[in-house]
Amino acid sequence: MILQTHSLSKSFGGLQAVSDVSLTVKAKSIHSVLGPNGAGKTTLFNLITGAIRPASGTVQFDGKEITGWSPNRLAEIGVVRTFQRTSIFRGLSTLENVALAIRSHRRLNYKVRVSREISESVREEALRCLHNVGLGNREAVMADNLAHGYQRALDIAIGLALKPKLILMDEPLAGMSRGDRQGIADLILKLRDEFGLTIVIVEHDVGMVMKLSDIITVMQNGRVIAEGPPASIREDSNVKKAYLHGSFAS
Ligand SMILES: Nc1ncnc2c1ncn2[C@@H]1O[C@H](COP(=O)(O)OP(=O)(O)OP(=O)(O)O)[C@@H](O)[C@H]1O
Repeated sequence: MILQTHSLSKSFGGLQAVSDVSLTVKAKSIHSVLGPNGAGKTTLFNLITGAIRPASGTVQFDGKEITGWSPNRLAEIGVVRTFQRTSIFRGLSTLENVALAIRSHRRLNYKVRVSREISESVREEALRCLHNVGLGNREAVMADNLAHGYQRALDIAIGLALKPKLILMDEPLAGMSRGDRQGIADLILKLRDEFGLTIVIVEHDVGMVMKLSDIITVMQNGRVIAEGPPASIREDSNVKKAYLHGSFAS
């Protein structure tokens, strides 16, 4: 088990956003969290990645307690989060974007300055990251000029620059065309199969989640209502009820 949460809970005012959630993620797996709007998925991600502190419960990574750790500290031990809204610098090329992440990872620059000087070793590593996400021939393209699907791939390349073991992806397929969604889904599979990464995904595209995931956790009203491989989730009576209520986005 690479990631575990134990009885995580968080409420906002009187609203129990995440309630007693214990999640166990196997190394080198794709583990998705599904659920209707307001189910608590983003709050769960925020609790795991230290954006907010749980009222109770703990988070463990690789046997180490990481509850409430900052994003920088998490990145140091290999836990990286990518965001639905891409966190790229639009006025820089794809290569410059990845180079910035590599330099910050190498701690050459505590304060990340937007500089165009890139050493040969950073450049080589950045090119490798770009190649790994299918942007190998787009090193000089300004991020702004990349098609939407490629921007999401660049976001993942920036995550890879931090040499993660675990990537948490916030709606990686959101707002994309069908073709782009398939491209990113293939990339996520490659991260697991070729690079041995563990990927935890919050995603609304149920069809793609069913195809991609090793394990799916379904949440509703802050609680886990079902967990298992896609085939069993598809047949789960609680999940079917959630579908019947029309609360899942398709
Ligand atoms: N900072 C906050 N302050 C108050 N309420 C919040 C806050 N963040 C989340 N909530 C509430 O907690 C509940 C869970 O929200 P959360 O965003 O985690 O759900 P979600 O499953 O990610 O939903 P979506 O699929 O719409 O993104 C919702 O009712 C939401 O309104």
